[in-house]
Amino acid sequence: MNEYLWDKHAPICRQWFSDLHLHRLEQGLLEIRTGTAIQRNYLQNRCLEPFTEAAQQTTGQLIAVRFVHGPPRTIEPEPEPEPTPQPAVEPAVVSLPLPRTSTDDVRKLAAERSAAAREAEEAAFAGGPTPEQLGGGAELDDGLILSPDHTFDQFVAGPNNELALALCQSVAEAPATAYNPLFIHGGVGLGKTHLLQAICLQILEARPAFKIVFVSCEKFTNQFLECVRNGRWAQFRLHYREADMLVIDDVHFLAEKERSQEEFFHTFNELHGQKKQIVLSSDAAPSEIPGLTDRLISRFNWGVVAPVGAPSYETRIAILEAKAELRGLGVPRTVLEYMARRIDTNARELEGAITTLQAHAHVAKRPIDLELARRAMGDPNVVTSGRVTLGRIVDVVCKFYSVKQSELQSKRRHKSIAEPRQVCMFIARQRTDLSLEDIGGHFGGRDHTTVMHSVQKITKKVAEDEVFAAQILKMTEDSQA
Ligand SMILES: Nc1ncnc2c1ncn2[C@@H]1O[C@H](COP(=O)(O)OP(=O)(O)OP(=O)(O)O)[C@@H](O)[C@H]1O
Repeated sequence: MNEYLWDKHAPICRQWFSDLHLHRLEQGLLEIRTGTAIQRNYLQNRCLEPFTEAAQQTTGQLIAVRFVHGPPRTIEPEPEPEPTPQPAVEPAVVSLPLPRTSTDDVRKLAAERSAAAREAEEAAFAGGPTPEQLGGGAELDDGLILSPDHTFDQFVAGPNNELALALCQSVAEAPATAYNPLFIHGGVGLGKTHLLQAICLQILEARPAFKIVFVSCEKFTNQFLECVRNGRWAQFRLHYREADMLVIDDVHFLAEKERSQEEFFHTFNELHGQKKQIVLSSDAAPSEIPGLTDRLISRFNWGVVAPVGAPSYETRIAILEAKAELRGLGVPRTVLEYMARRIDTNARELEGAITTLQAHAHVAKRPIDLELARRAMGDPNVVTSGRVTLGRIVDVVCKFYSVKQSELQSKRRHKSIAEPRQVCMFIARQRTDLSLEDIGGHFGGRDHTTVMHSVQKITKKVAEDEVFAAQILKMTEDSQA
């Protein structure tokens, strides 16, 4: 099955997949045992589809897959207890690093977002939007999803993040002693979520029963509004205030949301008063988050505030090397240097580039060298087989998503239309010389900030979803055929 996965889903294979064991196949259910409970949660939530597909292809049967962790369970005879069974972790809240806008450029959108945020909050208090409008179900879910890749070991240290890394390690070693709250801030893709997850992974390794509530601020806000509408205040409060550690990602999402800030303020005070650890991340320092109340700013500054900045050239090479190694990919030093020179923004883009490179090598069935890397990165010096035009990109993308060009140029914002439109903008930005305004103009007169936002959104998805990355690669290649 591993071979099947590698062949069909090469980019999603991680080295730690080799820790997995086929536990049993009974009555159409294939159980796969994971090394840790964290892996179980991650695989069950993020990788079920390719595994199910692989199981069905390999066996030729309609099989369901489930990931399990803990001592083997059998009916007869009674199982021998394992020497040192690892208790299964059942923490409380799902952690989904949700897409968002957050670079300096995108801050231009802040004013629009602020108004929208206030409107959404007001509407919710007035009994307005549905859970879908609030960004999806606001259930208080109970599965902590941490990526097993996001450990301290996998985090590359550099002058840009040394302080933040050291503080996170201190918190992981002894929560709620020295740095409380810990506030990490910096631009997109610089490793804030990675650091937050690394804290959780280290604590859970030593103390599996430690109750961590880790949630994106968007989710906190949506859950809060949903609970307000449904009169489930008590459940909401209990859920957050019973945590041993509260980790909130992207806390700048509180900007301009008065009532969510008020609720967060009380949650903060309650937990801090009980000497529970609080860890926060944001795209800006507390005093730079627009519309944040003074009392929250002062609470956030109470412990320690640490920035993460853009990686230096040497750090970029080290990040590329680490990401390649994680995928079991041998990348020559000259290629790493070339890529580190081409990409000077953030680690997410570096990771996305490694994914793209891997997909190119897989499709071309050849080893990675400078020539392949140049192609993968759309180097203008590489002669491609045809000129890329916006019209050609739109044709290819419309065909892939089965949508019409007129729909992409319409005002429709439904995901089925918005995503292909964003993909067109992403490919156009990468493979043509058109300006942001030119590209936006083609899609119903959208402005340059919309194009920038689209490019960032697709960049983020490419880095996080390798199957999607391979699809983008295919569409990009088809656009220049
Ligand atoms: N120093 C680093 N070493 C290794 N990987 C890194 C580093 N910094 C970031 N990454 C990787 O880059 C990707 C993006 O990082 P992460 O999601 O933590 O960024 P972020 O700062 O939270 O971004 P955003 O603000 O957009 O949510 C992740 O896969 C992460 O593992």
